[in-house]
Amino acid sequence: MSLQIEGVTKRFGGNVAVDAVSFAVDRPAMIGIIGRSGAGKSTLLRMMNRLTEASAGSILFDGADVLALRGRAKRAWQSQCAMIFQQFNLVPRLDVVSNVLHGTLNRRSTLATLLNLFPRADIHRAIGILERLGIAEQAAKRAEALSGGQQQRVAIARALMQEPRIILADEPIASLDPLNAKVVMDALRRIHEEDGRMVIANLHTLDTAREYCDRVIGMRAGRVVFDGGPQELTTAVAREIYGADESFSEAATSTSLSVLEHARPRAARLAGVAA
Ligand SMILES: Nc1ncnc2c1ncn2[C@@H]1O[C@H](COP(=O)(O)OP(=O)(O)OP(=O)(O)O)[C@@H](O)[C@H]1O
Repeated sequence: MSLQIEGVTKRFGGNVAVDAVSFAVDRPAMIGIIGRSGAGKSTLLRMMNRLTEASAGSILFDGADVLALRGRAKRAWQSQCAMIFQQFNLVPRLDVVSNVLHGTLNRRSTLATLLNLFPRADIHRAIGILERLGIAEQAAKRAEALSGGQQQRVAIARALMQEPRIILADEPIASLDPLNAKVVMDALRRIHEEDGRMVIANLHTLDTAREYCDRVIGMRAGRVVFDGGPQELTTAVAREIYGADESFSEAATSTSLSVLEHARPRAARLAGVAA
């Protein structure tokens, strides 16, 4: 599996959101993209998936020019690199299994879609995926009745229905509390390891990138300012990525329970109350 991103740029009017980004991946790695809000992380992922058109540059997947795909070939690519989003993007009033089955929509006829008819084999597959993600018992509930962490796992299940080779996750845990964030990141890591799928996740938090990713790409103002292993991601490097000064604290970008615990005011910790 090879992904080559070369000089990819996106301009919105006079604003350069992504500025000549290049990197190459030659195996199904788990990659974290970090950077402050507005650094261009979402725009980069959306260009890979062709939700946003690039202004310049090229993206090659196994040698094929992704940015040149049209019509059916473009839709086939979009199901090969499934996206999951911060806000889950489920149909709230629809039950969980139907939401998951929507991952097969691009393979089905318009009539079958209109009538909400799904082949039995797909329904079994959907339930199997929900079992794997530990939420099969929620299958008949409406999506809106689930916790955020459960909803994000439903969104991952929907993505897996597409049998994607790459999962692009745009801030998958930014709306979740630390425990649910861990459950969702564990699920993504397992899918990566067990299925050999590439995962590229935009993450706000340094500790998550360090803990889960094989490689981390740091973006600042549209550019790649760091590309290396998690162990190279020192506090000094993080300051550079986030454009912060000496007062920069890792806790400010952390989801982990232990770091959050340290970030609480000492008095609150001693008193055993929430900050
Ligand atoms: N559709 C759009 N039209 C105009 N400008 C946009 C659009 N989408 C993004 N931008 C701009 O592009 C820049 C990069 O935004 P982007 O959302 O990619 O950053 P990000 O790193 O993902 O930030 P966040 O974590 O807040 O989503 C920002 O300056 C943003 O305002």
